[in-house]
Amino acid sequence: MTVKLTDLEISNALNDLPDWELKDGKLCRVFEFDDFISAFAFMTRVAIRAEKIDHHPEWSNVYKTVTIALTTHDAGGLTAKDLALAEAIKIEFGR
Ligand SMILES: C[C@H](O)[C@H](O)[C@H]1CNC2=NC(N)=NC(=O)C2=N1
Repeated sequence: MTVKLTDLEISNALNDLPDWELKDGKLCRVFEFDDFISAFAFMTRVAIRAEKIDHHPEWSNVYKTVTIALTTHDAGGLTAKDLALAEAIKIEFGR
């Protein structure tokens, strides 16, 4: 069972995720790419990582923009799994 992070744990985690913001209790970030194919390639890489850790993003893609919101549906809030996925996404984006 996945335990929700405390407010303190979330604010500590945000120090390591400077490009992310908390919106409606979700960890959110907008990614801009040069073109659609780069955006879609990024989504493919993130999808493979998401499957590996069995944790999946809420996301949308419009042309060369990918918008991601992370939350743990089973827990009704942020958990360590969201932080793990955010770290994996950082690696795939390059920062
Ligand atoms: C059975 C499976 O592990 C769960 O349904 C997982 C899959 N991926 C998930 N992803 C996210 N973001 N939240 C979840 O609660 C979740 N649950």
